[in-house]
Amino acid sequence: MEVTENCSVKVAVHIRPLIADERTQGCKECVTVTKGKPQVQIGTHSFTFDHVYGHAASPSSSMFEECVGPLVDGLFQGYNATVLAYGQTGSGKTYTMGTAIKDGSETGLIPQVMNALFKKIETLKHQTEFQLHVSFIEILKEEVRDLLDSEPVSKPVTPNGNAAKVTVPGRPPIQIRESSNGVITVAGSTEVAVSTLQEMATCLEQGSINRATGSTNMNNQSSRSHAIFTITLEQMHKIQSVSAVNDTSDEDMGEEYLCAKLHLVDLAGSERAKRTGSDGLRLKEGIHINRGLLALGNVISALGDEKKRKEGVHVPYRDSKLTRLLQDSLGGNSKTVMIACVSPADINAEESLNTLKYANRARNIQNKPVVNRDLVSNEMQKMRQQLQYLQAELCARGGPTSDIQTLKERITWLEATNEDLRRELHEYRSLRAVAECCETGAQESRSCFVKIDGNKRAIQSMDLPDYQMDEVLSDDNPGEIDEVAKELEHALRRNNMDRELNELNKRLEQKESEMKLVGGTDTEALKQHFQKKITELEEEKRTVQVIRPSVSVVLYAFCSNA
Ligand SMILES: Nc1ncnc2c1ncn2[C@@H]1O[C@H](COP(=O)(O)OP(=O)(O)OP(=O)(O)O)[C@@H](O)[C@H]1O
Repeated sequence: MEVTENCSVKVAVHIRPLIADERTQGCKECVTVTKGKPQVQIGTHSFTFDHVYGHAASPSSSMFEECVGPLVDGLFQGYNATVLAYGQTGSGKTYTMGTAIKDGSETGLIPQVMNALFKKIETLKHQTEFQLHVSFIEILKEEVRDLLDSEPVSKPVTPNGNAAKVTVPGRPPIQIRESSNGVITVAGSTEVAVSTLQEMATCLEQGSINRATGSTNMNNQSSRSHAIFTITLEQMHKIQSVSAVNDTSDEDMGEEYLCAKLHLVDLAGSERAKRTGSDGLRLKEGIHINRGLLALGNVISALGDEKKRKEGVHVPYRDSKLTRLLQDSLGGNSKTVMIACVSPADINAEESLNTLKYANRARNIQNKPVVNRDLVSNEMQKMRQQLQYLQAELCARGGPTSDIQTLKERITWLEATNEDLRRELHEYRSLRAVAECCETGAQESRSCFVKIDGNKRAIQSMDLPDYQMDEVLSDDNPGEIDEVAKELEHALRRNNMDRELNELNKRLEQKESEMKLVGGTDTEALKQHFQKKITELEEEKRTVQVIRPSVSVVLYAFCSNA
C-alpha cells in the first residue's frame, strides 16, 4: 500500500463577519490577519495556519478549491478523507459546511463536494464503474442516531423548542465497531445508494432536517449534536498495461477495486451555559456537547503534542463516541482538513483564542493515509509494479546487452582465427627446427647433440626455447638421420600439443573469470573487459601474420636445399 509523503492534518481558519446580533451589541472586531500571509492575531497571540479565509484574508469562495477539492480528487485514488468544522457556538460551522442546505444553496462545502464528485464521475464513467453510498448520523447526548432512517418517525418538539429525532422502537441501536485491521465502522446506520447529484442532495437535506437543532441566546438555530455526513465511493476500473515502446495501453491487466470514504463533520459548538442561557434539556445537551469536545481536545492534544507523541502517550479515543468515530480521521488512515471557525467579535475573544490554540495544535497531527484497495487488487497492484520494474530493467539493459552479444561473437571469431594461426605458426616452427637440426646434424652434429649416457644422445638446446624435450637417438647409426628428423618432428609436435593444452587451460580459466563478470551487474566493466580482450587478440593476430611469411621463407629455403 502506498503511503503519502506529507500527511499532517491541514488547518484552515474561517473568520466570519460580525453578525447582526453582534453589531447590535456594539461589538468590535478583535481578530486581525497579516496581509498576504495565513497568519491570525488575537490580542498578543499570533498563529500561522495552512490557510485563512474570510475577513481581510482570502475569500471564503477559495476554500473549497484549495482545501477540499484535493481531498475529493484523493477519493478517486482510494484515499479516505475528513473535513472537520470546529469552533464555538455561532462561529459559522454549519454555514461553512453547508449542512443546513436549503433550496439547493451551494455556498457550503458539502454541496460543492457533491458537485465536484459528480462532475468527476461524469468524466471517468466510461472507464470506471462507480457506486456511491451516503450515510448521515449525529451524536446527540452520547448516542449515535441515524439521520437517514426512512422509518416514519415523530419529531417531538420539546418545551424548549428542540426538534429531535427519536429512536424507533425495535430497531437495534447504532454501534461503533472496530474491525480486526483497526478500521472504525458504524453498524446499523442507513447506507443510501445514490446515483445522481439530486439524490445525494436530497439525503443531505433530509438528514439536516432530522438533525437536532434548537435556539439558544447565542444562535437561534444552534446544532445540538455533532453531525457526520459520509460519502462512500466504490470504484472498479480496468487496468491496462502501458507499452514501453510507444506509450500506448495495450494488454488488459484485470480490474482494480478501490473504496474510499469522505467524512464531512459539522460539530456542535462549545458553549457556556451562562452565555447561552441554557437550562433544562438544553443545558444537558450543552454538557454533553462540551464533554465530547473536551475528549476531542484531549485526543488532539495527545496527537499534536510532539513530546507526548514521542513518549508514546495513550490517545484517549475511547473517551467519547465522537473521538471513537473520528479515530481514523485524527492520526489514522485519512487525509484530514480541519476548519476552525471563529467569530471576530471582541465579545467572543476568549472562545476564539481557545479555538485557535486547538487548531494550532491539530496542525501537528500526523496521519497515515493509504490507498484502500481490496486484497486481490492489492496483490494485483504489487504484481503490476513488479512487471513495470522488470520491463524498465529490460529496456535499460537493452543497449549494453546487444553490444555485449556482438562483442562476444567477435571474440569467438577472433579466438578461432587466432587458434588456426597459432597452430599454423607452431607447425612452421617445428618444421624449421627439424630443418635446422637436420642441417646441423649433417654438418656440426656435435654442437647440437651432447653425449649423456654412453651411447645415448639428447637434444640439449635448440633454436626454439619454447620446446624442451628429451629424445633418445642411437649414435651408432649416423645414416638414420631421416629417421631422427622424423622422430624429432614427432617430438616437436607432441611438445606443441602440450603447449596448446596449457594454452587451452589458461583460456578456460580466463573464460571462467569472464563468466563471473557476466553474472555480475556491472555491464560497463564487462564491456571494457571485452574490448581490451579484442585489442589483445587483434594484436596477437597481427604478430602471427607478421611472423608467418618469414617462417614460410625459411621452410621454402630448407625444402629447396633438401
Ligand atoms: N461566513 C459567514 N458569512 C455570513 N454569515 C455567517 C457566516 N458564518 C456564519 N454566519 C451566520 O452566523 C450565524 C451562526 O452560524 P452557524 O449556525 O453556522 O454557527 P455554528 O457554528 O454552526 O453554531 P452552532 O454550533 O450553535 O450550531 C448564522 O446566522 C449564520 O448565517
